[in-house]
Amino acid sequence: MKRSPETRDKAVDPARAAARDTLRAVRERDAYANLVLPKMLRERRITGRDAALATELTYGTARAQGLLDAVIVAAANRPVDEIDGAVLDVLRLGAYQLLRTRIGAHAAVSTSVDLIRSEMGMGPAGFVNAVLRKISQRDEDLWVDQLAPSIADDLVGNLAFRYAHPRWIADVFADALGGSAGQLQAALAADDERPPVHLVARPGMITAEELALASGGDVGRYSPYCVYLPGGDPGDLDAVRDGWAGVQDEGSQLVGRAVTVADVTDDSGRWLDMCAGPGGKAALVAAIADIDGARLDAVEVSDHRADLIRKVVADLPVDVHVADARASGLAPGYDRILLDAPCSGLGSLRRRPEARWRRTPADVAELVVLQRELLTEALRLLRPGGVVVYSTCSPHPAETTEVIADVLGQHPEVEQIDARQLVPADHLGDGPHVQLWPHIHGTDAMFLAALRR
Ligand SMILES: C[S@@+](CC[C@H](N)C(=O)[O-])C[C@H]1O[C@@H](n2cnc3c(N)ncnc32)[C@H](O)[C@@H]1O
Repeated sequence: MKRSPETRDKAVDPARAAARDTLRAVRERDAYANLVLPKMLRERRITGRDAALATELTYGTARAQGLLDAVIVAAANRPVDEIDGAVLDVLRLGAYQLLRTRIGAHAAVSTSVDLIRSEMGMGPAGFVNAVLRKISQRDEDLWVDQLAPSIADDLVGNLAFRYAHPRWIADVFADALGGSAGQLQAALAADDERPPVHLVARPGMITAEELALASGGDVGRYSPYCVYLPGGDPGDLDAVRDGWAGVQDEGSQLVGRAVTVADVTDDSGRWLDMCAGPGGKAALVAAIADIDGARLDAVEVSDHRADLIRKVVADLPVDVHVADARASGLAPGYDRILLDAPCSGLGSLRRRPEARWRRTPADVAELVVLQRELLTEALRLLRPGGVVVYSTCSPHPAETTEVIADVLGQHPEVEQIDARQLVPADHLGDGPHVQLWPHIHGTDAMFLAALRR
């Protein structure tokens, strides 16, 4: 029997309790860990080292779920769907600590047992104790050697297991990387790590050097606006609170910048961001538009996300339109269009801990249709000589190169230009598109292609 929160043992560790409750929200109501946890930490006044521990345990457990479940199934000798959900959350949390942290086995097991005993009593606590003790008898490598497909028979399956990715996503990465096993291993390993926080210094408001000084960070490798934050809560920085800076992956910054630096003769200053919510790229593009004397139309289909854009572009030359970008009613003739298309997000899995276990190949099939329709409309809205930058935070060829090839095939008047000229980074491959990678560039796996009419 589950006890109510009021009757729970007050002695349970608050950091682990927050991690458990977040994992439960993710499992039961499809919540997003990175939205639930920060709010919970604030409400429960969990700060400092406890907050850091709760964050590490929650995101790490969510990211590694498939690997942890395979180990739990082997140790418990029963399938996951025969384990009570609340017990499973605590087993995952305990297994993560045992396999992937330096927390001692005794602490990992006893705090997990406390968590479950306070809610569900002695019986389930005994089960958790037995399973976690069994897991603690081997380290991660030994479990992987025992449970993963063999390297000789199924290299991709082995790497997918080892770096906690669903098999189909490892196949997509392998495909996008052109079949190199070394590259695949590096990509999956980088995607399995806690990602660094990147800040964007919005041009005309603060420079990257000033932001680096104010935040104790380092200026980015590629984006002239990027700062790598070494730690701490970005929301504590004055520059972020004042809207001069924001949290934004360096790859996203490079995409936003690319649309502003493409060669467009006689730019009349009509710029469009077709899928703008929540406004990260719109804020960067609009800050540059402000300097260049241009104006940005930002289209977004969701009311809530349009509100988020309005907040982040206040005081910048932007008109926000709530509309389906395939039929927005805006007049053609844009000089520059950013189409940051809705996508599977397979390129930013490291920043969305549970996402890899939720996505399915069917999501991709649906999105591809929308992406083609949006790109077709982008070309209709573009003036001759203007440039569309098409981007996704996904390296999935179906969402990237295949969308471009398909739409180009239907528009002989459109040429693909070399996007490498628009991105100040190295290791950009053969072009004409750009595919960034966490293991090569330290960015999310953003894709961009540039088309001119
Ligand atoms: C990848 S996100 C854009 C991220 C954004 N550019 C940023 O940097 O913050 C895609 C956005 O497109 C929106 N969207 C989806 N379908 C749309 C449509 N048909 N028309 C306009 N926006 C759409 C989604 O709601 C989502 O906010």
